[in-house]
Amino acid sequence: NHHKRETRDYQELDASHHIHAFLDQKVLNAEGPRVIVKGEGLYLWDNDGNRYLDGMSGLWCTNLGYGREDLVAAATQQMQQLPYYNMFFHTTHPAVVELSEMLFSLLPRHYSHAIYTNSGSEANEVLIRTVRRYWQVVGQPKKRVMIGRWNGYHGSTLASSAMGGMKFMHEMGGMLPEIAHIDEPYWYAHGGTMTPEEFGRRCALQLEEKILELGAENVAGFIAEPFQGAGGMIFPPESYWPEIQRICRQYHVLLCADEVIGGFGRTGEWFAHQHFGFEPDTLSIAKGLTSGYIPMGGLVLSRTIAEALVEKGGVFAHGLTYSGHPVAAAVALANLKALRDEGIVSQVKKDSGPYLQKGLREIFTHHPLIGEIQGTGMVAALQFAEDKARRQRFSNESDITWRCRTYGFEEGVIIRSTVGRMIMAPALVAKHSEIDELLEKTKRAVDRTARDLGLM
Ligand SMILES: Cc1ncc(COP(=O)(O)O)c(CNc2cccc(C(=O)O)c2)c1O
Repeated sequence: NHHKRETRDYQELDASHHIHAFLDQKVLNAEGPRVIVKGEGLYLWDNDGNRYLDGMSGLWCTNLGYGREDLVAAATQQMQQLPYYNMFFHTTHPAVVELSEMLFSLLPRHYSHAIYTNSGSEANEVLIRTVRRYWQVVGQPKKRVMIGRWNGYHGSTLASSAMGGMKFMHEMGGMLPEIAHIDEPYWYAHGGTMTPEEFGRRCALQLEEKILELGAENVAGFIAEPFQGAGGMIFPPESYWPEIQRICRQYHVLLCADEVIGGFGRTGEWFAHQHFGFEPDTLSIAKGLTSGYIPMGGLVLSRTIAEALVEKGGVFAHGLTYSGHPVAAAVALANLKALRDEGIVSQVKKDSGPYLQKGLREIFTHHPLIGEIQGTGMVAALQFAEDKARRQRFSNESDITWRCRTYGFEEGVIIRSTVGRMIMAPALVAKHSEIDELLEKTKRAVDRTARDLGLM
């Protein structure tokens, strides 16, 4: 289809003009990036004809997989009719209205309005400005502080990275006042001698301590991923979310769930907070909203917040050129229609999710390298351990998981490495045969890593 150039050619031009994300550019330039040229279903091809099973849905986002003609048709038709218009001049357009109707038909009744953005980071930037505005409007203007968690991830713009808990990102000129953090509920690493139950409650109680330390009258909201994604695909203990919700309600702190990864079927529920059984006041969304075919994000507001902003808020001093972009909205509508009408979310809950989770546990529960398996639906993590009995992690765990990821590519599968954990999040449309292939190739990569370490 498109004009093919030599891989080396692409790599040299890329190195001359393009700063990549979250990597050491000099290291990348030495080895040269893989040039990904085509996607179909769960598969990707690089410029040299190598095929990979994409066990990560791109970056947790291609929930419908690659090559969906319905999404292409929706984008083409909208682009031909109205490729762009805005929400600034007392105007709207059918695409964003239809999307909103569909989106709120899938959300719990408790939510009523959305602010649309181009990314998850922007959704979380808008979140801070919106919740502060809400507290002004309802007469508590001092409530401004946002509390996040260490090792949480909320994006890479200034305030979203400050609310996130990645210290190496904060070093890049990225911390702000009126943002605080509590510990992450990562039992395997930080639970010590506590049971998960006890540890979950202790982590949640840190929120109460932090609110009391800051003064509840100063705290606007608590932002958290229902399960941490970029931080390592970490599920909190069961005791965590009920306690967090109690605390937020008791101190009138808005509970802001970041559903950028968890949203749109990843856990087998439409939204991850439904899997964990709590009810946030706001939801940040992106990724699975359009299956990554076109950038779009948003901030979903509870009826209470929306009504205050509409009825008493006056001019809402926020707006982005591409908010509710018609082509993005048209693709999102087609995406949500497919997820709903093809029964994909319930399929993940009833069939493909359990199939993946069962397969992982059969293969890795007794594997010498794997200390813990977490996940549900179409998302999972394998925790590497140096000494399983003592829940001892490796000191150089990032290098080890990075090597496992490289073995994955060599075996023809893409899985994500984070600090000490291997993650997979395949497209929700994965068939049993593709899940079998994912499990088989992941096992090969993990076994090769274990042999390197003399554990097999
Ligand atoms: C929970 C969450 N919130 C916000 C964002 C930011 O969204 P945008 O990137 O669209 O601005 C994310 C993004 N998540 C993300 C982005 C890049 C890499 C990885 C990884 O796991 O390697 C994860 C995310 O996972």
